[in-house]
Amino acid sequence: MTFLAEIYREFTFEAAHRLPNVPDGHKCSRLHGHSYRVEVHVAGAVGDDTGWVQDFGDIKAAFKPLEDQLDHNYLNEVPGLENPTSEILAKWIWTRLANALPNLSAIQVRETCTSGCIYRGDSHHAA
Ligand SMILES: Nc1nc2c(c(=O)[nH]1)N=C([C@H](O)[C@H](O)COP(=O)(O)OP(=O)(O)OP(=O)(O)O)CN2
Repeated sequence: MTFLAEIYREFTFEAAHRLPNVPDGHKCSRLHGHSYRVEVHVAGAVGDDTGWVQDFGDIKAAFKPLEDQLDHNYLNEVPGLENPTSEILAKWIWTRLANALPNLSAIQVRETCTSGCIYRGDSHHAA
């Protein structure tokens, strides 16, 4: 019997950034780095024959070009990431994966062990 599920694949990358629009004296205006953790979520029906929503390998392949742009780079120099908050990074990733992963359901970006952002697309409004 068909059922629905949401799968995810986690990626990690190291990168430096600074936040250019924070108030004077804010610690995040200074250059610093993070071990970023990104979860890419895809939701849909579990195929009767495959037993999966989508191959995790498809998510890995779709994310690879983005990982190449982000890993060990200065995010502020990446086009579209001039103000690289978690929120803007999550949307940046979503925009670049949406064509390859039509059932994309969420991007989670963790900047630290305790801080991050979940973006589910512009049609999904936070309460
Ligand atoms: N909404 C957002 N707030 C902040 C972001 C962000 O991307 N979106 N980013 C930062 C900084 O990059 C900061 O490095 C991470 O935030 P913070 O949780 O304050 O990190 P710390 O580990 O330094 O936290 P402490 O518990 O104070 O040590 C800031 N805000």
